[in-house]
Amino acid sequence: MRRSIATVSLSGSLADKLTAVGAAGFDGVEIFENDLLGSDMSPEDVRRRAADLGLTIDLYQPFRDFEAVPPDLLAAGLRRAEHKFAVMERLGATRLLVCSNVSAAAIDDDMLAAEQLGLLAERAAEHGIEIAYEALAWGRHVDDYFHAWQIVRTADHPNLGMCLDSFHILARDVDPYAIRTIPGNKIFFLQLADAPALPMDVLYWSRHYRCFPGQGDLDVTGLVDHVLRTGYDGPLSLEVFNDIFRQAAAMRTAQDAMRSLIALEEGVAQRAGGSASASGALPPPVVPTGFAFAELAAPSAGPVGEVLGALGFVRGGRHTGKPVELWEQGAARILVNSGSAEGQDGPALGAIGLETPDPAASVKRAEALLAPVLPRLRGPQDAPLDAVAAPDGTEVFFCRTARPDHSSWTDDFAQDRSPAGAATGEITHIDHVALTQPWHHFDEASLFYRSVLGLRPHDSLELPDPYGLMRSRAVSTEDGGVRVALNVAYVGAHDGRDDLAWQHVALASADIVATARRMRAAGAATLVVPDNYYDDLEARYDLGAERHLLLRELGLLYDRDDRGEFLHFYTATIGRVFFEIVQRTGGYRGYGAANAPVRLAAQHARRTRRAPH
Ligand SMILES: O=C(O)c1ccc(O)c(O)c1
Ligand SMILES: [Mg+2]
Repeated sequence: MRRSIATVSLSGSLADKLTAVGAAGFDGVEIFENDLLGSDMSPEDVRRRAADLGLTIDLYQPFRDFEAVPPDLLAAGLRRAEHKFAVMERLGATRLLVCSNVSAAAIDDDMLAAEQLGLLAERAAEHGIEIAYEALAWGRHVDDYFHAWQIVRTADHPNLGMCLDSFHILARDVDPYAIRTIPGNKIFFLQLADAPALPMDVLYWSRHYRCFPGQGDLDVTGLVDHVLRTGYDGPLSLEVFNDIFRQAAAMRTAQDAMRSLIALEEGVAQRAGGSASASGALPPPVVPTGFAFAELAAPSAGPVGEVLGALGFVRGGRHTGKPVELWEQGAARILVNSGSAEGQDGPALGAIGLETPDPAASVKRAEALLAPVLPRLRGPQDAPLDAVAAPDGTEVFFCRTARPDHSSWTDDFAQDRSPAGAATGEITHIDHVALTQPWHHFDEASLFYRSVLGLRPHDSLELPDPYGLMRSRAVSTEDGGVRVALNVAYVGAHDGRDDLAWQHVALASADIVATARRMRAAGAATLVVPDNYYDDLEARYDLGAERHLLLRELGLLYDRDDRGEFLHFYTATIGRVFFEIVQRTGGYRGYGAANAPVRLAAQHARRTRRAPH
């Protein structure tokens, strides 16, 4: 299918937007009128620039408040239209979007609307232009697509058809199934946007919170399936009004948009019954099965090693060519890299390794979804690596650790046990990692993990922090083998607060009480949880006096869901990272979000107490 995007979806000047759309590989563009009005490019310039970039101008929009009006307004509307037709001729655009009338002057009369739209279509035909009528979800009298279709059918003019917009249809909760009854040749255009479920006024929701398909909660895939079944063969065109995308770099947003469309087409092909590979070039997702490692970049290995030692890890090896230590316990492996520039401001989580059945296939999938592929060979002696960069810059390595059928990243490490002997602790594996995302890349990141790695997004949460709000969304495999918590802080964002960029690695313990005691015995600092938390916990749950006392004494936090329980605690923060120790029982699926506000406040209090400068 042809792929298009509306200029309103991107930041910058019209010239910047066109460049970004072209660079991302789109076939066409919708010119949003405001972008043209504010541009010093003439319509002819725009036409040439688009052509040079390999783009067709698929739509000019919007033309507002035209239909179902008294005669004087009709005359003014037709006059206005003639001017727009002239601009469109200069642009080389042949399709004009007319959105349903929102003005108080509009009359609730479908026959009148049909008659006047027919008249407009007749005038448009003289210029070789087609009118695509769109029901805005907040239109004065026409606010749903089927109502708009009845008007278009009544007008019965070859130059009048429908513009369907997934947002307006899905936001109103009207049944999209009836789309199938519209003849494909009467659907002139299809606009696509997703949005997070937000109980708010629909106009405000549309103008500020739209996002690319796959980033929100609407079933855009199902809608496209309905539309394609009509025989529609025009472009799939993204039209996203979003406060953040308006500010973010256009090149990057355009690429995010393209990733969304590629993934959407795969979903539509699957919905339609074909296999994804039959439908297009996209290699199927290779779902990771677990964490191979987490890599911390640090100015020196010492402070991280101390915490890991207190948790019962042993240093199992050293990289043969770089200052990287491998710390192990059970299947939990932490690399501490003191040779990377990234860690020079204090430890930071720079990379994660994921176990996958086929690392090369994982990279192929990621590459097809526009993820930057990292060099396979880092050093002449190194085992080849399959890795890509996630949107926040985290390196994602695809691994087969110590399997006979594949080279292993562990081959680059020489055994070097310290303290001597095997790890004796209770930690079994990495439960999850929490990655703080730059605020303008949060939706991009959730789409990346969903489409590239086939992880399932969970609900978005808002967690209060003493100085703001943290938004959090987890993505995970079905069985929880890989869990990633994506966080974004809308907190004093411009105050230069360093805790906004905290990341953490959560380690699963088979006996968290023993692990907490081990930390105490080693004299390692853990996050102090206020007594008030435990008073409240006793009010919320009756866990028996003894257990409540134990939680309080060891500083353990508690949560439960309908399946099981969750116990967790936190180490002190080292640089930009800390460890969380967790124990899940009975299939608990969450991340202890109920305790996040207390954790954030405690971390903040600790930071202000400590800060000497
Ligand atoms: O918000 C609007 O006014 C608006 C304009 C044009 C569109 O295609 C649309 O979906 C919304
Ligand atoms: Mg629209």
